[in-house]
Amino acid sequence: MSLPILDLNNVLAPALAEGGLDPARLEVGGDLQRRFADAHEVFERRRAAGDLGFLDLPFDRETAGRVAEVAESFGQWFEDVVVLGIGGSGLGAVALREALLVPAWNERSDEVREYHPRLHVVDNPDPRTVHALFERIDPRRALFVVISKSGSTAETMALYLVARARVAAVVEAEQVRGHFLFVTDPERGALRTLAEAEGIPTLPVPANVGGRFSVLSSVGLLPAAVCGIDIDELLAGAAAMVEACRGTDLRANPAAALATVLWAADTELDLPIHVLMAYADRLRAFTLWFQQLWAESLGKVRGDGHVGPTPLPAVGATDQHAQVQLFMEGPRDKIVVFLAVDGSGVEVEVPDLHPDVETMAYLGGAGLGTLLDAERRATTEALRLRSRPSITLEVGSADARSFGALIMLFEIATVYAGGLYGVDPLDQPGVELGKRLTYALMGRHGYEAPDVPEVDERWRIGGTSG
Ligand SMILES: O=P(O)(O)OC[C@H]1O[C@H](O)[C@H](O)[C@@H](O)[C@@H]1O
Repeated sequence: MSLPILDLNNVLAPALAEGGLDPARLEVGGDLQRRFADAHEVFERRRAAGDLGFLDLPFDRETAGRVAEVAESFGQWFEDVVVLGIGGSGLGAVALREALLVPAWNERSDEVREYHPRLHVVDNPDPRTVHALFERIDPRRALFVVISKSGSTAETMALYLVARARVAAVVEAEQVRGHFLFVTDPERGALRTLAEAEGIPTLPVPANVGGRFSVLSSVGLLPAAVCGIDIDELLAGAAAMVEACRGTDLRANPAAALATVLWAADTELDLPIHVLMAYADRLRAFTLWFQQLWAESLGKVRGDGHVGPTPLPAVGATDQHAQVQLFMEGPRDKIVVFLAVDGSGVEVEVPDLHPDVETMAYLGGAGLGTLLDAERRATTEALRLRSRPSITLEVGSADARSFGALIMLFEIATVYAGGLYGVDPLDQPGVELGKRLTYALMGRHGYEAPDVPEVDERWRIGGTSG
């Protein structure tokens, strides 16, 4: 099978006239290769300690089989499947649905096929969204898949309680549990306890797989399989990428090359903003999945300092008319990773209706896909001409297999990057304080209300009119 190709030319000298990395540094014996070897050692140590459970997921046939069974039987009894989960427990399902099922993100992406149930993913406890969802679906014909590794996340617990009451209001008491499936830690957490007490079916998130690395566990596989995505293909692509990312030779290990170049871009070239720009609407949600992965894994305290790149999602050609001006002429603090997709499976020809109108004639007879790809190449070249570096990841057709490979590439690169930055890419201590303060504001037992400074009304500006 063909795996994504990582093209580094536009971050290296001489393609980049100014500020490019010397390619010799990436070769065997080069300093970046040696630097990566240390990160690789950390990675291997953690793998041996059993911390990197996500690497085993593509080979876990038992879980894939169980997921397929649940999706094909139980899952198909319903008209609507509603995933309730946030962060790593929601972003992956959306990325899979958008990439592999729905051609355009801004279509009504919850209306998919005739046979499979519609898949909705609700992450935010926004009352408008939740209200609108329950206006559209019939809880008697809906399955709620509650996904939470910890089994305690406030947003997800609140959404579960709402869904539970909505179901209980319209079905017999003994049928309520048949409308729920929990995806959670195999041993711990409130959802696990509840499932055991009430006989609610569950699927596990392995204990050594953290939320943002869990898309290839039941967390992403179940929603994907329910709506007809080929999870075997997805896992086969991911497995091939695990095999491809071994060893310390940057030219033979794409995740290593990606992580090392992005780390060097940040720490040496002063390019701390890492733009992921997908030239396909259907990869927009993937860029948001990447954003969580990169931000939560690498934005950390190290010693007495703070490190971490800022991931910035973008979509071409849309963002050529929004963000590219900034990328071209704004501060030199960005490196762009382009996702190039081979759209050959689907092409729409532009008809030659006005051969005399100069602004339209050249488009006649071309394909929209050809135009989109020309725009990507032109943007890459425009950046290069201004000595603004970029990387291109050619992801092929972005079918289930290559998408699985892409997911695994970024997951492995993230752990490598953790080693390069000298931080633990698997934790997220910085989100805890906000959670505790939310509990306090919501009156959770044992949490004290925060001591908020008095508000000075003079600095609350605006708000009245006339
Ligand atoms: O799966 P859960 O335990 O509900 O966690 C959901 C999310 O919330 C946390 O705040 C973490 O920052 C995320 O990494 C995680 O994915």
